[in-house]
Amino acid sequence: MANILVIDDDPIQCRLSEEMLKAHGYEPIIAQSGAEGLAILESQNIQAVILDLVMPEMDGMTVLSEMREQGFTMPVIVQTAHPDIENIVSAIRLGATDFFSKPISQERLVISLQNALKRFDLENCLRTETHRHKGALSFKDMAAISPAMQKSITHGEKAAATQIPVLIEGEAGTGRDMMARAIHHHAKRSGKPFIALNCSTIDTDELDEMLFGSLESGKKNAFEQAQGGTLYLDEIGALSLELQGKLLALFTEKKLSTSADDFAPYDVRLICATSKRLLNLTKQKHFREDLYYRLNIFPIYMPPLRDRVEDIEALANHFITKFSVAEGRRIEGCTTETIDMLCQYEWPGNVRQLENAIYRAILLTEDGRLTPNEFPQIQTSLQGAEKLRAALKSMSPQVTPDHIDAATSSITPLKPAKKPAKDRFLTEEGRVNNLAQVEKELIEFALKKHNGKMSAVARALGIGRSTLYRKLKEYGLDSDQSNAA
Ligand SMILES: Nc1ncnc2c1ncn2[C@@H]1O[C@H](COP(=O)(O)OP(=O)(O)OP(=O)(O)O)[C@@H](O)[C@H]1O
Repeated sequence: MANILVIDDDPIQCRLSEEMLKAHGYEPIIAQSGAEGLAILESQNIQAVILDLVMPEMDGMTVLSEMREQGFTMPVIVQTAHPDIENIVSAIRLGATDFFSKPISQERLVISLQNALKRFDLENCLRTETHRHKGALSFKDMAAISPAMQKSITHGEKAAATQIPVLIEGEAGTGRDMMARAIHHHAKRSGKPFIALNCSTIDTDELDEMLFGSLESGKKNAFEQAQGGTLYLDEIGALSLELQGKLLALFTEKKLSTSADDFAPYDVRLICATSKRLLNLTKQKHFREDLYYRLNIFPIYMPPLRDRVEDIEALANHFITKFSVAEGRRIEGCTTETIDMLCQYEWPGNVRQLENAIYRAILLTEDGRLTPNEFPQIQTSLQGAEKLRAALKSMSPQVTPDHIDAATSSITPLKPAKKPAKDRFLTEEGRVNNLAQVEKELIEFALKKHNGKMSAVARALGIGRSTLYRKLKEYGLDSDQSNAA
């Protein structure tokens, strides 16, 4: 469900837009001044803006230029009661998508919004795919709405500003490769080679030759190929102890034995990824501790998709746009029921599995919206998981992940049954509780039940995410949620 920000000082117009947006399945967020609108853009994930031009203090044109200056590129539909050609031209120059004079036909506004969102999705998808082909994937190409992924991206940006080795921890399919490429692209080494090798899929002798070269082959080894750029070693935990020794020697000597039987200083930034926690491998003596400390200077954790359901809709839309363009199909998106189902699934194969599921669904469906029927495997698996959950009732509750080996298991056990709760409608003295207190307790209960996952909480309570955030603030519950995934 797209979040649409309405910035307008007229409360009646706000109310009209709010109702129209709700009726068409959008999540309206209202700001009654330019400053409030800009603050919401900073703190919430907004897909499009409906902006009034004539407002006291900060007018719409100033808001629009401020938005562009701050790098907000989402579509903006401008409306005003006093249209004049100069204003229209200036707004269009600042990238306004469409222009309406009041009173506005709500039907036309909805069509304009739908088109603007579709075009924006397409532009984003085209940009990402162009970047991918040019080998210039950036952090902006990563769909990341959840606080957990935004944290990983912030870490990625910090890593890109340095030259130190990076260790990306995360399950397969979480986007580790994408993260490594984005770090390379944003670092000084951008434009230089990015060489990727997977240590778990290449046998040891071949990997030895690819990494460190051999005189017989005369081919450039991976370090030589990556000279000046980045070498990305996926599944570094699978490297044999012998090759770990060679890698460590390279770190120590800072010199590279080249294919020409010579030694040359190397200038390669190393980014490694692992789906197993390396510290555990060192304890089991499968990974050299000295090498571990060389590699684990800047760790970045990529959370599994099941721990960031907020990203599922954005990722699904991204893949729908990508594959419908590739297949020449007209797919509008997913039904709400489908998104709910996708959010319930555990995604053991993470984003890659979601990408494949969407591709398959696009091949199965007639044009229109994807329904749960286009995801038969997910449907079957969800039914099976229900049964398993019932059987796992007695298991201990899950923990919050700090590292990949502590991420939630793919089958979430039910929490042990609790004692019956006290009557929430009565105070200790037996008087009827006031409404706000009951609402606060219900929100606290839902937050606990859904482990602070905002989309799930909002859905369970039957309210929009913006309403939920407002209520959290109102009841002083927002500070507790800063770590919520
Ligand atoms: N945040 C994201 N936004 C858009 N696409 C993503 C995102 N994360 C992953 N993908 C896509 O999902 C697929 C898997 O991502 P990626 O290859 O980076 O994962 P990985 O962790 O390296 O796993 P693997 O080793 O299986 O490739 C790729 O097609 C990638 O483009």
